[in-house]
Amino acid sequence: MSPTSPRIAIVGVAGRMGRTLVAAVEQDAQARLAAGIVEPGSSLAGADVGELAGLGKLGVAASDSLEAVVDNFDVLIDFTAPQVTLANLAFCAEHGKRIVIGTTGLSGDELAQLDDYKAQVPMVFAPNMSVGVNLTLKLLQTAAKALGDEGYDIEVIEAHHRHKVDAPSGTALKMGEVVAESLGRTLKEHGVFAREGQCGPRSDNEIGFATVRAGDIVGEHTVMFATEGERIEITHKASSRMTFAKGAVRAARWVAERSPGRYDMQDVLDIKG
Ligand SMILES: NC(=O)C1=CN([C@@H]2O[C@H](COP(=O)(O)OP(=O)(O)OC[C@H]3O[C@@H](n4cnc5c(N)ncnc54)[C@H](OP(=O)(O)O)[C@@H]3O)[C@@H](O)[C@H]2O)C=CC1
Ligand SMILES: O=C(O)C1=N[C@H](C(=O)O)C[C@H](O)C1
Repeated sequence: MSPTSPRIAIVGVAGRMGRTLVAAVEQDAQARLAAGIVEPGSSLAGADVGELAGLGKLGVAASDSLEAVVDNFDVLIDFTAPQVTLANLAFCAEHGKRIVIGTTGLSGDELAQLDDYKAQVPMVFAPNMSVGVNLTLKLLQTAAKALGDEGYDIEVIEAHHRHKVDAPSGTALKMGEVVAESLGRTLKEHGVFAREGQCGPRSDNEIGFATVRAGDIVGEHTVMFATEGERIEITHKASSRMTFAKGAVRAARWVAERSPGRYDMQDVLDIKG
């Protein structure tokens, strides 16, 4: 590890992604694990973050206060919950820190609040940090442009573990947005998020969403383009949270060298456009 590698703090370090992020930072020769933050008042404060992650002692004690570790880190990685993330973003603005945000389930208003900080904070925000999903977004652009106005019905289907609290997933919404934008549609007007009872036949331009929550599914997304006689399905299946965590650490290294702005994973991977 180089002494110039960014010092990384992980907030929500005891969570599913937090624990995986500890392992991902440890595996990355160009990143340094500097701090782990748990909820204020958590009984896990003081525990070794390596032990929380099942890796054995790493010599970094979990803190229940971001203020207490403010001098220890350069980039914060946040996979928590919308209001927690917004508070941490304000903290980063106040203290000259950078941030990688993986939290999903932000409302339209909360998403707009991210922009309030883009002149001050270098931030990467993406509902899915895996290379595969971000490449899939490119494939969806191409598919939507070729098929969407040719009588193909578009549906987005996602499946996640039983603990997930938001629906549809941030990734499903992003996939829907990419498809809608490619076709000059909007999810506000054309998104259909529930069908029940006598709901009638589908309309031509709607983009439907369906959600599965079950067991330990890490994250699966399919966008279906279906017409008379054929169906194309573009699917991404994550089988380990490490794919998201590695992407987030890559984003942390990238954003450590950027000017203030709101970036996404396509910027990090240099596949925008
Ligand atoms: N962008 C991406 O690639 C991905 C995004 N996600 C998103 O990441 C988020 C987290 O997912 P997941 O890890 O499964 O969820 P978890 O519930 O397992 O983890 C969230 C963690 O945040 C902690 N937390 C809550 N409030 C605070 C606080 N004020 N300070 C510090 N820690 C806090 C929770 O603690 P406690 O348990 O004590 O409440 C919990 O440990 C979700 O929005 C999910 O959709 C997930 C995977 C990939
Ligand atoms: O909560 C999860 O687990 C995941 N959430 C993200 C989302 O909402 O898209 C990304 C990934 O699919 C896992």
